[in-house]
Amino acid sequence: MIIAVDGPAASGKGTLARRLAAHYGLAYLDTGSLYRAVALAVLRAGGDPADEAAAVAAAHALDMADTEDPALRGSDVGRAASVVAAMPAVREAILDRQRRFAHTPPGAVLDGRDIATVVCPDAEVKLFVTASDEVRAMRRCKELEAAGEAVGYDAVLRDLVERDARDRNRTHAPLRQADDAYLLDTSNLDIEAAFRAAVGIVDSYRETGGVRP
Ligand SMILES: Nc1ncnc2c1ncn2[C@@H]1O[C@H](COP(=O)(O)OP(=O)(O)OP(=O)(O)O)[C@@H](O)[C@H]1O
Ligand SMILES: Nc1ccn([C@@H]2O[C@H](COP(=O)(O)O)[C@@H](O)[C@H]2O)c(=O)n1
Repeated sequence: MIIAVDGPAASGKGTLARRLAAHYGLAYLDTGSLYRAVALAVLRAGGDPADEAAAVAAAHALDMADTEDPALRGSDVGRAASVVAAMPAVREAILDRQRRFAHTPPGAVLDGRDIATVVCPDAEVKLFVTASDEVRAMRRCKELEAAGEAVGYDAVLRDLVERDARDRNRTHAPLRQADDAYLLDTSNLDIEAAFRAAVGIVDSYRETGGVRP
């Protein structure tokens, strides 16, 4: 089984996707970490994330071990990731890797922006996870604070809105809800409630052989 989980920044899709993978015994891939790793490689080499040649070279040289670096979680890296992610040649360089991961038995849960629309349009279950801008900014603020990166709420909100706009408005593989994806708004759901709702949706898809609940 392949479960595609897409949504805007800090909507909680990674938290949900990781738990769904554990619950159903599937592998898990945070595809955002691939774009973050490409961006971090460019930044560490002293380059500009907008330099397409540098970003494409970093994408081709990407090693999965690079996606474990704690430095990936910084807000500067998130911003740079959305710049390199707008480049079709960067996306192309890491597309097959994501598809191979998804199609390795027994299947996988992948979270990102284009999983249901481009990477795995054949996924059995497609979730589009969202939450209001304000709720997402508050969650990200708390997360950054806990990691020792104190960024004010206003700056975090601005950053999320700007990153989402870049992700939604790019021409290649933009962030959008697939026509056959189920919308899960977690604005008023804590992590446990969001997980229970997602399990309900997945089980319903499986019981009905793919009919959207
Ligand atoms: N339903 C929820 N209620 C409260 N906090 C949540 C909820 N879901 C996730 N969080 C918290 O919000 C933060 C962002 O969640 P997460 O990293 O899963 O989002 P994401 O959509 O994967 O973000 P990104 O796309 O930027 O990687 C984390 O600190 C997480 O613990
Ligand atoms: N499937 C994906 C996943 C991510 N991106 C881009 O990477 C940025 C960082 O992703 P996070 O999930 O870690 O926040 C994100 O803003 C996107 O630009 C993508 O394009 N496609």
